[in-house]
Amino acid sequence: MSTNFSQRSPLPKIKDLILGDTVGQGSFAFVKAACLESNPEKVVAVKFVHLPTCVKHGLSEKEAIQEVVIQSKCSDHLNILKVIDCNVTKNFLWIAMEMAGGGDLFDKIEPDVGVDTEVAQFYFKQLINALTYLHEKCGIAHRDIKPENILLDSDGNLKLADFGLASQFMRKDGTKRLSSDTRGSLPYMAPEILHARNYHADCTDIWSCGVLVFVLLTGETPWELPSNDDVQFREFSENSGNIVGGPWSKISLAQLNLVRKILQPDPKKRVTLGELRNHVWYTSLAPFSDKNGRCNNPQLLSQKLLSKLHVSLSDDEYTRCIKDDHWLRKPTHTSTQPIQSEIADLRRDSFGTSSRLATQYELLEQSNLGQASNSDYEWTQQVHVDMATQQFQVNSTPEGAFISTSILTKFYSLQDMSSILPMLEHTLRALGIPVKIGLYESFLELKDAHKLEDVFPVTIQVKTMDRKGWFLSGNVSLSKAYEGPVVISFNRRSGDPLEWRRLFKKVSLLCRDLIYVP
Ligand SMILES: Nc1ncnc2c1ncn2[C@@H]1O[C@H](COP(=O)(O)OP(=O)(O)OP(=O)(O)O)[C@@H](O)[C@H]1O
Repeated sequence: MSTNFSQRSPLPKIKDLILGDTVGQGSFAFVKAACLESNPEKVVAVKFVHLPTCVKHGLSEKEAIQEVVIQSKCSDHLNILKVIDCNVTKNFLWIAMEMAGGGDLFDKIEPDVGVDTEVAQFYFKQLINALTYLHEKCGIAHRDIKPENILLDSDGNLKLADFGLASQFMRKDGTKRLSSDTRGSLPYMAPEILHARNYHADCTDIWSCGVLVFVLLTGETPWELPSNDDVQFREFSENSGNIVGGPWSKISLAQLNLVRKILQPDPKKRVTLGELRNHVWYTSLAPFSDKNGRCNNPQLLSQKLLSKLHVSLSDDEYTRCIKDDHWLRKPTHTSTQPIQSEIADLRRDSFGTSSRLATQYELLEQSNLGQASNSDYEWTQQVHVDMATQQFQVNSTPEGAFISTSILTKFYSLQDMSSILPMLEHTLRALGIPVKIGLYESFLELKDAHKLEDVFPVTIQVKTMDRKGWFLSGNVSLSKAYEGPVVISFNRRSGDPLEWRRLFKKVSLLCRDLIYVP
């Protein structure tokens, strides 16, 4: 799969829009910030879906376009990512959308811990609002509800995205069409999708919503697939949902009751959206939300989000990590995607597609530090208010943090590349990730070849298996932040985001001497 679609095919020009920095990348597409020529204050996001890559992976152009058509039909709700315009050019389908200035929800879930209960309740309520609109007003089922498909706006409001699997289940005459295909992401998939001849797609969204609540409350999925072949699912169904051990023990009784009503394997007995809207978890309000469920205190929400995100760099944790061979254990499941055998080298990322550094400038604006004249002062202040820096601090009371598109799986380093690259190389290899020997030498060669003092950003591709044996891929991008530190960001491309953060935490701990912690 191409690292930089734009390196292969030049980007189309879009009338009235000025393209800016890249804010995200997926398997088939990358997303850039853009502003209106007539009004530079108006920022939108433009997704460039690389059609040849879609076709190469079995997704026809028509299917790619269908996704936008269906999303445009239901773009009139606070909690659904709005499509503004779209068009098809030679190699790209571009989609101008509202900018989700708060980044990805998955990035803010602490593995094995989850998010603060009030935050979970807030997103549960917003998701139910999105589904109510989608099912009851538009007759559309999303069919792929999971944290990877949920973005946040800059106030922290939920934006349901990625309508690639969505379908119209309601006919114009109000009757329901049954589905029979096997679509979705296994851990979030309702059991009837695997086991019944046909099923109601809207009911399967409710099930996925239950799994999502479980993930928000515990930081792990309840099972890998909803089938008796899966030990956890079998235990759950044999006990009619009455299990209390393992991750279930992290859920309080009140929410356990709700999760069990949603995760009802028999779709006829599963709670309905109407019933969910009467549940106390829906009717009560989080302290940072107004009566319609919209966030009215982003500062408090970001503090609550950050309160659960922590990367320990302690000696105890370090020793435990060195002894733990989880990543090298034999997988229990086999991924459908084979691991590619190539060994990752260091590459120059001339389009900056993997770096989200630019969004750091939001920090400057939002923290009102723009007038500082001393550049050292500037970067330290900016780095200090970054949620990513704060997650390394012990006993920190998060202050001044805010929700931004900038990812949290990153750290800053004041060390030289001659220290950073060998340590990263050693750590990645120790975790079983194939990396070419001599990354620092490659860096020097790149500098020579480009006859440039500064070849940033550079990236290292990461392809590995997580501890459950599923394929996990992304890159580690190294950029120079302002005039100060190097920022090392871990950008997930595919695989379980919780596992990606686990990998990031492990690399951070093993490279703890590199990390700048104020
Ligand atoms: N409207 C938006 N505003 C801000 N960031 C966005 C927006 N849409 C997408 N992104 C960012 O871009 C990333 C990739 O986008 P997306 O997941 O839609 O790509 P994709 O190729 O369709 O993904 P997949 O790999 O799931 O098929 C997202 O994870 C998110 O970080």
